[in-house]
Amino acid sequence: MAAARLGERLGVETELLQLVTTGDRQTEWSLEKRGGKGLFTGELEQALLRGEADAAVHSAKDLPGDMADGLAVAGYLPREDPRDVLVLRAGVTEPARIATGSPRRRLQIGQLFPSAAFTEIRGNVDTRLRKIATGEGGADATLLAAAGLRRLGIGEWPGVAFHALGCKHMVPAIGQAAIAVQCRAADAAHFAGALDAETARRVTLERAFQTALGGGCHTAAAAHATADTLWFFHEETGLRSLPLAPADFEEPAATAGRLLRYLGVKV
Ligand SMILES: NCc1[nH]cc(CCC(=O)O)c1CC(=O)O
Repeated sequence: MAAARLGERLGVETELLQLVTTGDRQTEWSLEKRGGKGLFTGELEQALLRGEADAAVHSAKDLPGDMADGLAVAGYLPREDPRDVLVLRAGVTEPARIATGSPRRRLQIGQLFPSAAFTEIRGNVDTRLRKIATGEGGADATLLAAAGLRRLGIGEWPGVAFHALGCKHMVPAIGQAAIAVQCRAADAAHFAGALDAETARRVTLERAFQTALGGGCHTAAAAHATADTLWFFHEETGLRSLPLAPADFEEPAATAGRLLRYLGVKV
């Protein structure tokens, strides 16, 4: 997807270099316990720095806020559906056990289902859906990104029901549903013109919150920018929405600092 867009807009031939990252390989690790930070990005960054690749494609959500020296995010593909999807075993309306390793999802879904207990299942998306459908994972619900399901072409699954959750109930992770193109810093301007400016504007603002808060994608904080609204979730504030003016996107770091102070979040 990214290669097609870059190739077409820059008028170049692209060649795909497929790399398997530690995060891909260690499907049994609990991301929460091992620390998910950089697990999906490290090997790709090394390939850029060694000159073996010119561009690396990541889920923006998995991209740590602080980046290796000499690398930059050139921009993003147009963002897909940013919502999380609640996956419920068919017939279940009040899940008793919800599988998620994400504190962000756990705290927010806990507001909707206060009596639910939490567990983790890992494995690829097919495995997780199958485990929810059959109950073999010990959970009757899980949460997955709509964008991930869509990219896999999964619109339905036997034995489960999908419920996409709006921002009023579940603020998506910083960068969720955006695909980032990372490159050597000197090449960033070259690639930027081929990418989606509006997605960059919004995700750059979200990432300024990540930088200010100092957490990776496995902390409970969430920020999601639309054209005129910032959706925010943090343990200390709960779920909040704040209006955004066009000028707020021009100075992302200043905006994040000001809004966090306004919300009373300690940084
Ligand atoms: N946490 C892992 C992760 N990182 C990116 C996606 C896919 C969706 C996206 O691009 O945001 C997912 C899966 C998920 O959270 O369900």
